Amino acid sequence: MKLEDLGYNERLEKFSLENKLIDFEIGRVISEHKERYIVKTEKGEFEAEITGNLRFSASGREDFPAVGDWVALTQYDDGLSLIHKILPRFSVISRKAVGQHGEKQIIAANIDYALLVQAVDRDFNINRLERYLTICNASKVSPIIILSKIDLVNADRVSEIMENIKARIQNVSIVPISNESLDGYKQIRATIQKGKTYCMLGSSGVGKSTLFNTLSGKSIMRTEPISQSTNKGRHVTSHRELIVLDKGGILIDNPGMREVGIADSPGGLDLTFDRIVRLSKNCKFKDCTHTNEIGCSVLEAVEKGEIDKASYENYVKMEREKAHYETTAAEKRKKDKEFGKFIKNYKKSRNKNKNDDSIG
Ligand SMILES: Nc1nc2c(ncn2[C@@H]2O[C@H](COP(=O)(O)OP(=O)(O)OP(=O)(O)O)[C@@H](O)[C@H]2O)c(=O)[nH]1
Ligand SMILES: [Zn+2]
Repeated sequence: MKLEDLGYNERLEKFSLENKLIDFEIGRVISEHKERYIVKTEKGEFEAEITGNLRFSASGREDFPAVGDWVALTQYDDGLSLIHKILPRFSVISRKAVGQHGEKQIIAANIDYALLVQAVDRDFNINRLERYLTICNASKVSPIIILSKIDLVNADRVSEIMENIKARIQNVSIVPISNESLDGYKQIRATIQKGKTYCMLGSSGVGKSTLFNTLSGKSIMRTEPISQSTNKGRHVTSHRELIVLDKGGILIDNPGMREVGIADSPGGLDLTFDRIVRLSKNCKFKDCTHTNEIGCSVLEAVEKGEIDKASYENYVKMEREKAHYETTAAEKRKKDKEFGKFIKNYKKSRNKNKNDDSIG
């Protein structure tokens, strides 16, 4: 296996040369579990941890490796490797971390396309689709909508759903598939390009694992043990989250996301709801919230039926969430800063006391 097969390119090679990473092994993180990483290199798969240095210089979760990252590592005889550096990411998919205020969590790095998987059964929900789309648009990742489980409904229902999506979401391709009958697989295989990295986003149970396994042609992929022994002699079983398909596309599986929070996603909402954003330029008030103002162009368009009401409501809801996230993130930064100042002052006064003592 060559690094190029995993998506390595000239930009990364240039960076490696410029930063004298030539003495390190370069690899791609294919899975992560509790700060243990499986890294795939030209020599095989290695279990790795990060160096203390990388840990202490990290200012947040974003500074830790994520699935899809390119890293520089050193290998040791006892089977464990150390990650020294994360190469610059060209895209990052993140979401608001569950349960933590204002923290961002990286779902995957260096992704070209996201397959937004939604089942056409009872769970189908365009609001959720717009949510994933917003995450893509904020992450510089191109979306492709995959409608799964089409074997569970009739063809008319599939057409209806496709029309409903198109009324709200333009310029995104939609591929209807069934993991049972394998309808649509030809189209999806044709969609996946060599050297590009794809990840799957979608709620639990929509069929991501089944799609992943069927595309990879191996049914036991996810539960296959990766490393039989570690330096501590423990058995490690890990999910394999990145695979290279026959035609050369790279596919990353992601854990189901029950809650898709809108992390600070600059431009994400604006791109997803570009029609609403364009209209809002004509609102009477600059700070219009498009909820009850007089002279609001957005509300007028909704009333006239020019904008889908459900889509509008979803937009307002996500804008509110984003504002809330931004406030909590700003508060967190302020607190961190104050704490930093406190420590600095504490050290200063301690040093001063020490010096005073030695003088006295
Ligand atoms: N009828 C039908 N069932 C499917 C299809 N795809 C998946 N399933 C079934 O749906 C269930 C969930 O599928 P998974 O592939 O595990 O779903 P997932 O998205 O990976 O779920 P998480 O791992 O929880 O994120 C399984 O019982 C599958 O057999 C499909 O196209 N048609
Ligand atoms: Zn308005």
